[in-house]
Amino acid sequence: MSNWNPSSWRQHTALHQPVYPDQDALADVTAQLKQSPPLVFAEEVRSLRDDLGRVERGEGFLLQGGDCAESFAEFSEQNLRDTVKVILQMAVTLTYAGSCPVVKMGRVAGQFAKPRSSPVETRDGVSLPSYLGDSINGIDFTSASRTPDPQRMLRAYQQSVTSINLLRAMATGGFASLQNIRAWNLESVQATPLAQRYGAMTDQIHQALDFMHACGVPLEAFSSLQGTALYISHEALLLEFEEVMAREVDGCWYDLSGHCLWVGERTRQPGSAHLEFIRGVENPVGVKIGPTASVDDCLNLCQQLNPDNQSGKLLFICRMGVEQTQQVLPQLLGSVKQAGHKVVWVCDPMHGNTETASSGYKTRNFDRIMAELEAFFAAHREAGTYPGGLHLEMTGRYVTECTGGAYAIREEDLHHCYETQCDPRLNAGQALEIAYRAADELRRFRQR
Ligand SMILES: O=C[C@H](O)[C@H](O)COP(=O)(O)O
Ligand SMILES: C=C(OP(=O)(O)O)C(=O)O
Ligand SMILES: [Mn+2]
Repeated sequence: MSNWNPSSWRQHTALHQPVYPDQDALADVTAQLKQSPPLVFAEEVRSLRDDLGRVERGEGFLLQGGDCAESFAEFSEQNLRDTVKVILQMAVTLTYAGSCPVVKMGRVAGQFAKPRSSPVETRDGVSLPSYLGDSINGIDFTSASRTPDPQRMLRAYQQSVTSINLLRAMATGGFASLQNIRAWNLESVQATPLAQRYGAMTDQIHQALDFMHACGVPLEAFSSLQGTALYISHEALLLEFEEVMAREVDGCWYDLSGHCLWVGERTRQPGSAHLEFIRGVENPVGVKIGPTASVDDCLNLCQQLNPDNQSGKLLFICRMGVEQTQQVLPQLLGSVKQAGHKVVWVCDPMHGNTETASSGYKTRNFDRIMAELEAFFAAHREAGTYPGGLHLEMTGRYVTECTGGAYAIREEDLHHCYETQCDPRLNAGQALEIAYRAADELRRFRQR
């Protein structure tokens, strides 16, 4: 990679970076992190590249989901387990209906830094720096809490280590075995019509497994039935952190803070420090594609981030809102296809559909989310390209942050359990419902 090194981003404009008042403390923390083991391994990153290559060729589907912002306060085994359960349920639903393998990826074990619309927050006439994510400052509205503190990077790193330990155990230690499918049920979804539909599907899968077993097929010999890969990803926003997690393996650089990193809508401008950083790593990398993205933007990103046009290397995560997805996306898809660039196209139907409820809560409506997802599939039908995946802000718990869905959450219900640190997440029931609808779309698409 020409003229690149882990700190070459420093020659470019880096937006949305904290200003640390104590530079010595920052240097001390980054030196400690540089000595610390990586969170993931280069071999795993290469496996993900292969898996995403299959997705790019239309032989699989990506499911990427988790919190908008992970937090120190919400960290618990139960929360992590519930998130994994709902991801497994969603993935098996998509696999079953779409008859294709699903690559599972959490927005987890590193999703701690947030770009904000405004650098300051004002309450009752008092203005303080905005909350920028738990790896940077605290959410409490005090001057001390809102001051960027580099020690938080160490805590985020430690929490990520603990998280990935549990995720690996759940993915490969028996829990994710297909024969265990009923154990993935979540209490919070039991009371919805979805539970019946999920129950019927799990019965059919069990029958199929029993039948194969009776025929003498040694199910325990198939590792893909006994466990799964569960990859981790986050927005590569806090470049001080990402730089020290970049490691050289066999002559190539990897950002080993996660398997996959993406650059957000607010930091993908041409020549940005964030694009400079991720262009040099071997990981699969994503870029958010918002409503103002042009054909030239997309073509330039392909050239810069995937100059060798490798399969499974570059993800475009589209988050345009319903109307722009209908009006603009087909042209982007067609132009990238015509130029011959290999891209995994992913739909993030959350970020283009954020609105403020009359009560002041930031929310998203289930029907709008679904409409963007449908428009995404329609755009690919029109352009003759492949809808490769789904990117969701979601949790395994019953929260009331997005309106609509199976529980018909109304604006006046939002206050019951509104716990997000940043953007509104789908709760487990809403996430599963989206998976069912996406599975229907995927099946229709793949049966054409
Ligand atoms: O997650 C995405 C952004 O960080 C988030 O939507 C910004 O939220 P804000 O508009 O409240 O700053
Ligand atoms: C910051 C995010 O999104 P975007 O860059 O698309 O606004 C996010 O994924 O939380
Ligand atoms: Mn978000």
